[in-house]
Amino acid sequence: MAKLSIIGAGAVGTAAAHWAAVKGVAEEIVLVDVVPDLAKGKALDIAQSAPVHGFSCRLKGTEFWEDIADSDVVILTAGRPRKPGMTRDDLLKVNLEIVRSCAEKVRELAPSACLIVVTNPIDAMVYAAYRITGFPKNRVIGMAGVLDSARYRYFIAEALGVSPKDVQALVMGIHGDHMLPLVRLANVSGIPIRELLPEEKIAEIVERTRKGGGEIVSYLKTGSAFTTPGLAAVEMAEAILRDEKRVLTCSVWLEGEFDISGVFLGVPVVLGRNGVERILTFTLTEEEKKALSASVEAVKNQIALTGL
Ligand SMILES: NC(=O)c1ccc[n+]([C@@H]2O[C@H](COP(=O)([O-])OP(=O)(O)OC[C@H]3O[C@@H](n4cnc5c(N)ncnc54)[C@H](O)[C@@H]3O)[C@@H](O)[C@H]2O)c1
Ligand SMILES: O=C(O)C[C@H](O)C(=O)O
Repeated sequence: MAKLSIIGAGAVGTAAAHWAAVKGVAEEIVLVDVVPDLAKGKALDIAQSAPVHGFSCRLKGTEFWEDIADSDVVILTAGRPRKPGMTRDDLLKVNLEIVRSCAEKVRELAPSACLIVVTNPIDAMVYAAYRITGFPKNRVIGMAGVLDSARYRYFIAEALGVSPKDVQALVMGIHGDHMLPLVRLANVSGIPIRELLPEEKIAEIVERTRKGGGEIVSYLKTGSAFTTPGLAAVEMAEAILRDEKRVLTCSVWLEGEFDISGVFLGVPVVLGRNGVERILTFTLTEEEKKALSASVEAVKNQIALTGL
């Protein structure tokens, strides 16, 4: 019986629990938060949609860490979101301590789990979780590429007036201003977007994708995006729990792939039962390599600030 635990019953954690229940990715879903009764209330609310929607998993909200014991997958969303005027890097110090305490619990109670980290700044927080849990690199995975690629795909579809389902595109690199939405490989049912859109429009979409999180923060004022981030994390969890071998862009530990080492960075990987089963490398152009190296520098600076 598959068990999924979600740490943090805030906006992203609640969305993830909801999507996970609706998609039926695990028989048992646990939502945990340090605030007494918060997760209990959120889980009960989601559970009460079961008769209407028609799902039947067991859903539990709790403040007791023991409830995450023996999870197959843990999604870590605990931590502060940014507000207008802040960068994700501004969250590093406060969220590092939260990630530290949660990762210690995961190490103790769910030592065989695959850990999906969502907390920002993601590429540094997933590094911290990797160091603190001591889990092998295939079982500590950052969520950002699925979200950034979804935004990129959506903006392309919107510009062309076509179904987002038919747009394939990926965003590599850091989850930040230096991310790399790949234009060369973006396509609509196999047709390169450069054949369909003028360069100025493509440049506008790339820039909007890079700033996609900030755009939503500027509208929400009190926090950041949560619906698609929750779904993106669940898509990764589902790929692992169902051993789907999905190809998704995730922030993973690199040891020479794309000539990059010693950082977590968004690259396409195969996700299955063992977590990251393979990193899919391919030849980048000189321009793409340059853009990716800006991501590497930015993540290295973040990692240095963790002191780990
Ligand atoms: N990687 C991404 O693409 C991405 C996308 C969206 C949000 N995020 C990040 O996800 C994080 C959560 O965002 P949110 O909007 O859900 O925030 P939120 O404030 O709504 O929820 C965070 C929750 O974490 C809980 N929490 C704090 N410390 C905890 C601990 N030690 N143990 C358990 N729970 C704890 C809080 O009580 C709160 O309920 C933020 O850091 C945000 O920046 C990342
Ligand atoms: O932008 C944020 O701070 C939240 C998240 O990283 C996002 O991209 O929506």
